[in-house]
Amino acid sequence: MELIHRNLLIGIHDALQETFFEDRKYADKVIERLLKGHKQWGSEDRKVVAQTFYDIIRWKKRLEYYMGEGVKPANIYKLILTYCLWTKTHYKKFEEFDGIKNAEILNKLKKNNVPTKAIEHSIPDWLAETFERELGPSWEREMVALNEQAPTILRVNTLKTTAKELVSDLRDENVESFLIPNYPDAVQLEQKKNVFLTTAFKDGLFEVQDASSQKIGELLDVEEGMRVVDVCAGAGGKTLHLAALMKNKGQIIALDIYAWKLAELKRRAKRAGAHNIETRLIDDNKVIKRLHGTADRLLIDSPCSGLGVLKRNPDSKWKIDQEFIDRIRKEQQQILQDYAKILKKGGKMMYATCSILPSENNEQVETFLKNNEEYTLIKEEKIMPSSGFDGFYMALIQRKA
Ligand SMILES: C[S@@+](CC[C@H](N)C(=O)[O-])C[C@H]1O[C@@H](n2cnc3c(N)ncnc32)[C@H](O)[C@@H]1O
Repeated sequence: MELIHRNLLIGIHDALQETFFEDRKYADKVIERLLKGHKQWGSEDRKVVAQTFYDIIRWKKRLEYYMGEGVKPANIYKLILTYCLWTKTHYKKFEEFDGIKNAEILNKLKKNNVPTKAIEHSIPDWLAETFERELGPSWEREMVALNEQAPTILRVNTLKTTAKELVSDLRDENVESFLIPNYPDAVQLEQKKNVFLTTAFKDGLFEVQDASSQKIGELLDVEEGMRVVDVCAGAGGKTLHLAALMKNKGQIIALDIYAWKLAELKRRAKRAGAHNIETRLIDDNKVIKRLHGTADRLLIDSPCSGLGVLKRNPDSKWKIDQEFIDRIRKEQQQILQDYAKILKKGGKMMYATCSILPSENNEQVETFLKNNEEYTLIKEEKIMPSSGFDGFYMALIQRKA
């Protein structure tokens, strides 16, 4: 790769500054805004900016070791230079790099070893301990996978087209893609591309959704005409999949605690031609109580640490801490307890997370089942990042008839 234009360097610098040092600034939104604000950059420039930005976020701790200090607002250019030296990225002698002592960085790089596993895999010390405690020796294999770039995977909207037709339509728009065996609705891009600009996207022929995440809708075993409740619907990635699996028949009630997410869900549903979705904001206890005993199927796509999707959101490992994980675990158990009552007798529910920690996954389900004898586990599936797709957990549970 080459970093030879000063305006790209400055863009990367400013985006890193926002992501690392400003509250509630998330990498995906920061880069989206940066690229939108620089329409004059060509596709190669955009690739360099996005890849360098994400790589530096991913490898922050390791780069800090090589540069001999923690990153601060005042030394972000040193971090970028260290990245260029480490990855042998060709760069120009920008004035922003003046005064930075290359020799010390190069010396450390030459030694080709780092003192700890946390530095090697570029994660906080507490997270290395948590991974090792919860996953055992295989944590390193998963961490290697989590430090790779995620592929772009689409879910074909079967309300409007088929996977084969989508591949052909995308080819007409110069986007090469292919089908993924065993994932009937998934289409993978050959190369990263801004697919949101395609006519196929504007026509609602697909959504971007990882293959693992597509398993959730599939496993929930919905049928046309059912009443399905999606309690943590967010902006509706999985709700839209359920609507397609139900062929727009029956009813889906999509709930969340944030109105802006449900508003986005409605926009997406319109584009997808999904007509059987009703959104409801959870703004007091009654919203849930009114639904008790009414659902044939219930999806609990629970809030979680997101540690299974670090490939996509590498900044989250710098934004969360052990306290956050402890708090989210309590919420997960509460959500399971409170929302399971929505299910009819004989109905089925799915508890899912995009975490790979047993304490957010099977251990939560075990605690729930121990305290609620009316419910039984039908099956569970763990998808680990080393499989190539995102890390996800899903458990299908039935309320006894
Ligand atoms: C993993 S995300 C859901 C992603 C979404 N299902 C999708 O496929 O795009 C979890 C969601 O749970 C919501 N949430 C957090 N706490 C909640 C609660 N107590 N009740 C309902 N939803 C909650 C969050 O706002 C977030 O949108």
